[in-house]
Amino acid sequence: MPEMIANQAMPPSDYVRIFDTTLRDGEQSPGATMTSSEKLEIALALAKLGVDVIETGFPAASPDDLLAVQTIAERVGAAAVPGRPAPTPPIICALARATKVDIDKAWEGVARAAHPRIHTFLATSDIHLKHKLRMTRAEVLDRVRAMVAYARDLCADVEFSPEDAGRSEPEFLYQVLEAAIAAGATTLNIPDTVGYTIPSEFGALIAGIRKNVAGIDRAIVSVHCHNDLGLATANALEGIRAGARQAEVTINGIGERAGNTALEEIVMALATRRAVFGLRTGIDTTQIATVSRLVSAATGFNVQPNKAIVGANAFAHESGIHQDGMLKHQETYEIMRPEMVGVTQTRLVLGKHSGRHALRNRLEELGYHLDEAQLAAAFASFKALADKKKHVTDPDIEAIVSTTRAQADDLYTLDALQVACGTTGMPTATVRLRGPDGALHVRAAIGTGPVDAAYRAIDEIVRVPSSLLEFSVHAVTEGIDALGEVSVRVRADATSSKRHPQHDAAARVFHGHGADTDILVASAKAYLTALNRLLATYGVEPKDDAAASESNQSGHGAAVETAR
Ligand SMILES: CC(=O)SCCNC(=O)CCNC(=O)[C@H](O)C(C)(C)COP(=O)(O)OP(=O)(O)OC[C@H]1O[C@@H](n2cnc3c(N)ncnc32)[C@H](O)[C@@H]1OP(=O)(O)O
Ligand SMILES: CC(C)C(=O)C(=O)O
Ligand SMILES: [Mg+2]
Repeated sequence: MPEMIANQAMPPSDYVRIFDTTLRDGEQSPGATMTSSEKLEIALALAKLGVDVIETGFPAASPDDLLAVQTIAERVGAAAVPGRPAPTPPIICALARATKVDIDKAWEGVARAAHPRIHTFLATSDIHLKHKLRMTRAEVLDRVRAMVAYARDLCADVEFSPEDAGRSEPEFLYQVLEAAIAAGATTLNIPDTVGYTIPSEFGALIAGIRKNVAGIDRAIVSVHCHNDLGLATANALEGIRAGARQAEVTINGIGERAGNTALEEIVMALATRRAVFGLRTGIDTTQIATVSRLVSAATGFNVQPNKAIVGANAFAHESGIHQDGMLKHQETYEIMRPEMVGVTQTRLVLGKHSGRHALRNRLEELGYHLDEAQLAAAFASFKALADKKKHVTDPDIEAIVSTTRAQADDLYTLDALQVACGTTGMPTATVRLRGPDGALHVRAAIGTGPVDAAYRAIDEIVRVPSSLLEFSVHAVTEGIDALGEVSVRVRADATSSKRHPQHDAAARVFHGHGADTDILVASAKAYLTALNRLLATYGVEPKDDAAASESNQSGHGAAVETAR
């Protein structure tokens, strides 16, 4: 378990505080509004995750937001949280504009926490001063002094953010930050509010602040980056390298517009590249996947499959060369163990890019041990299926194996099938089978439906006295590209069983099943499998025409016209 250093005024220099703002900036994502009970559940999970600070909301925004902040302050911030890495509750923070009304509301929200924090902000960029606040720089300086001091009278822990710091003139920014420190701010958070900076600039901004702001050592410098250019994590890491010791982040990177720096990315970058950064956090990384799912469910924001750390594909491998490498040594294609972030295991996804090593591995996991010839046949079927389907699932593989195994001893194999059917005309099937002699046999037949037509055409070639007893079809996988599986039961008729009089009635029934994304192909394969089993028992002796006709009548109903 990592050591928690949540509430020390000045943590050790190698400790990066994780300030989670999923419930405040995260909730500012259009459409991400959460209910009070969802917020409480997430706050409990964040505490268990080991975050140092939870920004719970903006109490001046609405009575419900105030209530959610108060509830979290009491339920999560006032006592030790079960499962939290250390028995200290997290700091509970609320945001406020630089106004007395907002600050009073924020205090009303967090006051009952064991470690409350008021976070107040005021923009410092010329664009914001001129067009939004309509204030002069002098007015901004006065307001910061007055409002930080006002907050500090209420609360010992006050964070100040110069909004849009990334586009602010550095000299003015330094003056504002000095004013905030002098008025009692304990954390100075530097937001790249509109995600404008690039990593070198943001790192230089933090370095400049640490060098030029008088009294900076009395406060913790924090980074708060937005992802408008996809640089939020890179910028935050550069800020940390330049001396910031708090990172403001959200789960899954949600937040205003393109979102904030993702908690999981910062924490795992620091942990995985510890040799580069030499820094640590108090996060129990094994909780990351759970909290990610919780936030996704509460906000209704699905995590993109290729999202770093928490995306469904973050520990999944589809291409054969990667899968082969992974089977030989995990570090060939993974820089983190999935268990470190609470993902049960690496997934080798079987698809069109997979190779034999991965297929054999999955087959063995499923309990199938195929010889080389069977594996080669299964691999060919697997590739054919993968060309039609996005993912080849375990049921698909099982269906392939049973078909492959049956096919190994098959006397007749399906070479081609063509069916014409619909609301007009007569269902007609043309079948081409490879026979025991290695030659191709082609027949066409008309039936009551496409399956009946196909079976009649097969009967015309195989010519073994039999009756179809049962036919059933079901989808073995989900979705429109599902693999369909057909099962049939075929009874050997008297003519064939005469050759083996010892067989009782039950032993004269043969089942077969076939799988394919085309249900008619699956039907033909299933029927052939059953007939092949029958032939393997009774031997190959073509029935005479009379028997064939009799069998067709009893087996499939309507009379047959056979096209040759
Ligand atoms: C970068 C960020 O993430 S900032 C945080 C964003 N979060 C939110 O906005 C929380 C939700 N907001 C709300 O519910 C509402 O905007 C409220 C309740 C806060 C304010 O609502 P209203 O009083 O109706 O004001 P409105 O939102 O329309 O305009 C904002 C006002 O605050 C002013 N203001 C903006 N930032 C600050 C600040 N940091 N300190 C003081 N005043 C500010 C604006 O200049 C504007 O003032 P004006 O009315 O004199 O022109
Ligand atoms: C309120 C501040 C910290 C903010 O969210 C931003 O500037 O992006
Ligand atoms: Mg923000």
